[in-house]
Amino acid sequence: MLINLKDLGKRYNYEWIFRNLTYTFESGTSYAILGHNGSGKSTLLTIIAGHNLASEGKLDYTFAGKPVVADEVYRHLSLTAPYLEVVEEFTLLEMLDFHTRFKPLRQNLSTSGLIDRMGLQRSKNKFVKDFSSGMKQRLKLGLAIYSSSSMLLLDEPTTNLDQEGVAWYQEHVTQNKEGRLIIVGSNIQHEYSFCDQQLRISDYHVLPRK
Ligand SMILES: Nc1ncnc2c1ncn2[C@@H]1O[C@H](COP(=O)(O)OP(=O)(O)OP(=O)(O)O)[C@@H](O)[C@H]1O
Repeated sequence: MLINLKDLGKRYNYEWIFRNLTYTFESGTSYAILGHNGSGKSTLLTIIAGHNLASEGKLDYTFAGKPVVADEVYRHLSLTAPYLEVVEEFTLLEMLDFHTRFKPLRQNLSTSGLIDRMGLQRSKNKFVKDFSSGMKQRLKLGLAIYSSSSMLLLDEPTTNLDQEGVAWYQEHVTQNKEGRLIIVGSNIQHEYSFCDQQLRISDYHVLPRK
């Protein structure tokens, strides 16, 4: 996957969040989008994911040398973000069966294989609504990291994780990054320490007129 941003800008009402963003993201590289709270990291990730529209500029996707239209980008990506919810009414096994009907897992991993990798063997028949917040985050990350996708977008990936959970995240994301395009929206070093490139969204803020 190759993503070309040309003079991209986003505003909400009259407020420009960023402007003049020209950048290229490519497979085989991991990127960190950095910036303080409210700087526009999630906004940029949602635009890249095709969930949100830019206000100006161009965004082009290319996969295996062919252009991909924005409506089809979802087929190539997996995403986790604090605002995305898992289905609380399902048990863990039901959640994985449901998810894999739409998105198969990487490298022919079985659902029970994924449960093992998430360390949730003892909870496979537990309802997701009864998971702790850290368990839910591990589930969201496990689904994103282990879904078959060339692009992995991770917004604040270690929210609700304890030290062991953070180590688990680092281990599994690095084991599954080869050949993929990974973009992490973060301001916490341990979430993006494996990334090769850093994009500071505040470099694209518009200075108020004097
Ligand atoms: N739907 C919306 N309507 C209006 N303003 C919005 C909307 N979504 C985000 N914003 C504004 O855009 C700016 C950037 O928000 P965004 O969530 O992208 O920042 P962030 O860098 O991800 O922040 P955080 O680190 O706190 O998650 C903020 O000023 C926010 O209030």
